Amino acid sequence: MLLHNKVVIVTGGSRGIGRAIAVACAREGADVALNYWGENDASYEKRSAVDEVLDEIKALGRRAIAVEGNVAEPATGPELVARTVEAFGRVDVLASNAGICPFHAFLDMPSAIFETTLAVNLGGAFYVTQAAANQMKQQGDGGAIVATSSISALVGGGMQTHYTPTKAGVHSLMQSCAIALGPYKIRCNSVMPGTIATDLNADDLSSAEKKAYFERRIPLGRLGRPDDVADVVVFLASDMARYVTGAALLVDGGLFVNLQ
Ligand SMILES: NC(=O)C1=CN([C@@H]2O[C@H](COP(=O)(O)OP(=O)(O)OC[C@H]3O[C@@H](n4cnc5c(N)ncnc54)[C@H](O)[C@@H]3O)[C@@H](O)[C@H]2O)C=CC1
Ligand SMILES: C[C@H](O)[C@@H]1OC(=O)[C@H](O)[C@@H]1O
Repeated sequence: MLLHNKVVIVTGGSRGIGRAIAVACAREGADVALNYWGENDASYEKRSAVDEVLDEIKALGRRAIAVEGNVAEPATGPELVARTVEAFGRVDVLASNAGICPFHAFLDMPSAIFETTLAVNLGGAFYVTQAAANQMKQQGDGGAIVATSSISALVGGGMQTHYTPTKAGVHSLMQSCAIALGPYKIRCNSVMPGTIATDLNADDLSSAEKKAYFERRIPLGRLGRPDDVADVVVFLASDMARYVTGAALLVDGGLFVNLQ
């Protein structure tokens, strides 16, 4: 098992890529603390998605807790770490994954959408990484941080002008943290998913034409699945990647390199 008896925190762990990361880590022997936010939307049964992940992890024989909190709030990271230590005694791995992508045109972008996207995606990654790193430093035996950046750190999107800079920022954050935290044996890397079918882009991909367009552009011929990303996160979190820090790994079926 790649993460036997490790303690993993996953932000945005209730759905999509984060949920797959949480379950994949548990399958590899980890106990998991998952963070989530905004599941009280009218279209969701409060906590039902969260309860499902907790049950799935427990069925794998591992322990799991859920901690609600908006990662954009500076206090959420420290609270999440404190609750994890209270439950499991330590933190070995952070998967900083929570993010939003409310598609919107640039010229009339409301400042609130820009500011919220920045605060959740980049601010959230910063504060939670800082809190987890302080705990790992105190433990004294290193750790691994894997952030969910995106192919969008490298290429643009006309309806994502507020989003792509946050993903470039997350990539850059991991690079700088790799330097700042290397002396404490804390490795920092990011994954760059391509187009992964989740709630985040369900509306965008609801058009059969758009979905077919992506499938044509992706050399491996299909959209990504959350577990495609989760398995790479497990690798980067594990000792298999013991000499990997400051790296970013595209998980996109070849989409990025496909010019024509
Ligand atoms: N779906 C895709 O094609 C891609 C997604 N990504 C990134 O992957 C990450 C996860 O995305 P998906 O799984 O697709 O999204 P999703 O919408 O399926 O899940 C989002 C998760 O984040 C949580 N969340 C949302 N706002 C939060 C906040 N303020 N504080 C704490 N938790 C919050 C939700 O509770 C949920 O667990 C995001 O950072 C996204 O930018 C990157 C590249 C591609
Ligand atoms: C939400 C998008 O469909 C998704 O998120 C990203 O980061 C990439 O831009 C993907 O296409």
